[in-house]
Amino acid sequence: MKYISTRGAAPELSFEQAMLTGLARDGGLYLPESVPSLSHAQIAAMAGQSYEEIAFTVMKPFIGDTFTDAEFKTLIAQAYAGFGHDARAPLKQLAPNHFLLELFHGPTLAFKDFAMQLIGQLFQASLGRSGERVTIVGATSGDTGSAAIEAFRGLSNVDVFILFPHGRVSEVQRRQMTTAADANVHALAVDGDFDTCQGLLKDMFNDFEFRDRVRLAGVNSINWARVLAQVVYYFSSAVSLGAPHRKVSFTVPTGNFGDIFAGYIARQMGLPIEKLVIATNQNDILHRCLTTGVYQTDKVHPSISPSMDIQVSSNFERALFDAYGREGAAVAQVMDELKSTGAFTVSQGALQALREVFTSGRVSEAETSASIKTTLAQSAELLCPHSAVGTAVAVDHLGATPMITLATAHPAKFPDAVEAATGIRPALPPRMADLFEREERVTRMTGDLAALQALILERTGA
Ligand SMILES: N[C@@H](CCOP(=O)(O)O)C(=O)O
Repeated sequence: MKYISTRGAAPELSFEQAMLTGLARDGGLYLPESVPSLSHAQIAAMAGQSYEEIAFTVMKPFIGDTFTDAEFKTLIAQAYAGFGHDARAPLKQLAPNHFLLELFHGPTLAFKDFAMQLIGQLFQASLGRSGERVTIVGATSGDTGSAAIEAFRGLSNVDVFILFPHGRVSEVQRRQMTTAADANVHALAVDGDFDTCQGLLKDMFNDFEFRDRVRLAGVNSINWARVLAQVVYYFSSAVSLGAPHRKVSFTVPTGNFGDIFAGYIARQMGLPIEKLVIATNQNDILHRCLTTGVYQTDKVHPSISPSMDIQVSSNFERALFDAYGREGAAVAQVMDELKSTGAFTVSQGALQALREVFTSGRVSEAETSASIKTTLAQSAELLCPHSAVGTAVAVDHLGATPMITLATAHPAKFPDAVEAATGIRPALPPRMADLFEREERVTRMTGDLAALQALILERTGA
């Protein structure tokens, strides 16, 4: 299995190389050259299987000979052993034909753990045999950073630098990132928003001298392995509702488009997904684009669902690549236009292709709070604000096909928003009960690229 760039001008890589690389050298994102499909019988056989068994079947065709079957099974088992729920991703019913996929039972209480815990294992296995050392830099609006720190803390061949927007993540999210005592963890609070952090990260990848010197690796969803690991829970949940004999739809609270793009891959692999519904908060670039055909960046508006406070939605580029008939040059052209003007218009053909799979909705701050309150009253489920955005949008798209809304984080990560909506302050699980007593360690940075690179060079000794 070879991996190709969405911009068509970077070397083809193996799975292992793509995983350790992150962003392609032409600025694009890696994707498999073709998506393998699973047969009806293979999907049907998943009924009743463990999450780990399904994970092996779904991911194996993508990893080639990077790991033997036995190694890969062991790595999967180790990745999910620390989850707080035996089902890993349990499905709850909210209402007739509406289900909630709880993705917050991992160590940092967000869906990011599903991929990050696995790629932590894959990186260790790969670097262990090559003896190489890498510098991971990640940009986060709150959840990716803590999940990455948890997955890579304490490893001797990895340094982890996490850039988060100063003052724009919840206090729990911040403390999850700043209280890791391990010497290889560096939490950096950047003046700006998530797009500032993600822009700095991409600039570092595009500075080849720096990139090669520190052996830069990315664990944001620009990394294909992140997306791949998230494909699994689309299968596990759909199968438990009767797939492949029955269609399902998904609603996904979306910021960087990685999670919903994983659903798109599941659909390409043969999972009978009718619609993928993009749910956005007031940072609604994806909803505006699907509705009008214009992808137009705007200022990031801070919200009570901060993990989705994103305007430049990286993985949308992967969907565009397919929508433009896998023409890397066409994608490169619209991405150049985005960089120079802050906007581009999706061609009619590409827009039609996107609309065949995706639909969308946008939720205001007041509607998000109302959704937390109503879901608690009607279904006894306490949602985080991101999951509440998903649920509110899903309600407008319910029909004959069962709808699964992804619950992306635990409500205790956003206690202020949840308490304001319901009067209930959700408690952290006992293993995190001392989070507010732990000492914080953080470096404040401006959005200056040179200063950031100098800090990384100094701390890694590269
Ligand atoms: N919502 C994310 C933003 C980064 O997204 P990623 O999926 O590309 O890592 C966060 O919480 O950090």
